[in-house]
Amino acid sequence: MSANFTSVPILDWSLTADPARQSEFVAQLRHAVINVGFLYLANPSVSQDDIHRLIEYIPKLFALPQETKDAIRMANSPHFLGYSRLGAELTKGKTDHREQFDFATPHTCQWKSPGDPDHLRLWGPSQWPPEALVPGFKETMEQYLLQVQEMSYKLSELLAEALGLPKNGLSQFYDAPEFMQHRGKVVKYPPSNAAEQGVGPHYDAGFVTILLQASPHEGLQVQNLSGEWINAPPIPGTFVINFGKALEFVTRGLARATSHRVLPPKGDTPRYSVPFFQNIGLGVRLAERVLEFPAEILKLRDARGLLAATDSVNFSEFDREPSGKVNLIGRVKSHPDVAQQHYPDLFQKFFPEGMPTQASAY
Ligand SMILES: O=C(O)CCC(=O)C(=O)O
Ligand SMILES: [Fe+2]
Repeated sequence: MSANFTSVPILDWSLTADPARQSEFVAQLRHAVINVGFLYLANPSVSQDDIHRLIEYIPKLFALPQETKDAIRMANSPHFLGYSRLGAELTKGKTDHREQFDFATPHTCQWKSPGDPDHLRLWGPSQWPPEALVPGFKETMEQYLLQVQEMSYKLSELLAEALGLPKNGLSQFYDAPEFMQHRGKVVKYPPSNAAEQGVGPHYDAGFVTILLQASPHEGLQVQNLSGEWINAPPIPGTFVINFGKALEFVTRGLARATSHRVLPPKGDTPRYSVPFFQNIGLGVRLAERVLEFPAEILKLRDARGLLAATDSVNFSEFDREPSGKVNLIGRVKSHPDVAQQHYPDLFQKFFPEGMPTQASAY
């Protein structure tokens, strides 16, 4: 089986509901997580009606008056939740050509006073647009996030099985559900012939990302082991799943975090997407949790070969810092305006020259 995949495999989630066929799904998942790092999920458990309801809100959300969007700007929020204007975000030091709202599942911030670790401030309440202007949006988005969250936990169990661990082999990385928060973004990539990147090459941070491509535009690309960019066009009725640096770290490179990027759409309509990022517990130090894998699974990793260095270099701190701190550093580098407001020490550390026009870090 070649590690230099030229397309992204399609897995059928409905197999997981059939005890006789679940093992087929697990076998396909094993291949996808070790060799590709990306997959399409067909027949997901999230209601298609709810997905369509959400998709219909997206253009309305971005069409809100600029001052309404700015009123919930991310810079208001120590939790990095809220609205980011076009060009406000950096990846690898370059400006991304996208506009977005970061929302999250409901959560009460556990950071109480300056003695508490900074990274506990990473999670907290979302900022929502005024209900009267987008009636029903908050409920639709929360309902969507809840369903995707549920599917992500089930997927973690199947991943554990695919990697030869007990079913609950990855559950030690999550806190009790009432203390967890997961993030979902609504993203608009405006068409552009000039912009270099919709979002530049990067890895995701956590275990699992579940992406809804919410318009028919191409643009998402994933990097194979020989460095080629492979298209992952939208397939109606599917999600795109990929695995993040935290999962790669705790599985000692068995699971593959794959670098990906989005090219700005050509033509005259925007591309929309809704990525869901499943978090792990903020206080978990990955380096302290050693998982044991069966020899036959480790052989599959060896057959694939080492993960080549790619263009993305983020999240190297998992070898020492709690997961929340690693994520916080990533967020600070991507959103210096939020950092300057709420994390002045980290801002100073990563941007000693002041607010970047082009950031120096990834
Ligand atoms: O918009 C997309 O299709 C992918 C976005 C992405 O990779 C990210 O925000 O991490
Ligand atoms: Fe990503």
